[in-house]
Amino acid sequence: MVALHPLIDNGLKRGDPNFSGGTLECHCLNDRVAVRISGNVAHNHACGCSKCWKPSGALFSVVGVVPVSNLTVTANKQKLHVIDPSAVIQRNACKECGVHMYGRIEKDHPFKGLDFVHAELSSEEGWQEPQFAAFVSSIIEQGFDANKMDEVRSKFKRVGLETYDCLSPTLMDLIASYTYKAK
Ligand SMILES: N[C@@H](CCC(=O)N[C@@H](CSCO)C(=O)NCC(=O)O)C(=O)O
Ligand SMILES: [Zn+2]
Ligand SMILES: [Zn+2]
Repeated sequence: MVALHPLIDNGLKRGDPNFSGGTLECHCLNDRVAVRISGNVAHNHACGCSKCWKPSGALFSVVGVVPVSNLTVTANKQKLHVIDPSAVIQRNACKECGVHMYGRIEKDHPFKGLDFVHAELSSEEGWQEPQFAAFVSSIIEQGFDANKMDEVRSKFKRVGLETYDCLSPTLMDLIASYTYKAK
């Protein structure tokens, strides 16, 4: 049985529409980086791409977005560094434990103004549950056996998540509209 992600493998736990936010913490034993988020995440999704942080043993990351203005680093900011300055999403990770605390878009982009975060780094409950699975085929690029993709996609379907090899139609339409307007 494939392990997709701990928040998905045993079925989804619905989030709380009135959830007011929480604090993300890195995995260091001491001096953890802390990031306060006010409000919930949106467009929360499983992501199979090679760039998003995944908990150990998971094939997928779970990542959502929050407005930049809803995010504040509240402890040990000095431990953060941008892991790949050439990427669209500037992932700020803890230098010690490697956990990605937030990914910010600095260049012109349809998602500029939003930060990518992993709500599972917080102990509070009520975060929006994953809405879809994105970049599913990308796990093959990381060594996953292409012959087992039916198992992966049907496991997502069983918990009620649609699978895509890019982002969801809503997000892809936003990107395409931005591209058209920019011409
Ligand atoms: N096959 C590639 C895909 C990487 C990719 O394009 N990832 C998406 C989704 S990340 C969260 O949804 C993306 O937008 N990346 C921009 C960035 O990471 O800067 C792979 O697996 O690497
Ligand atoms: Zn850390
Ligand atoms: Zn990703």
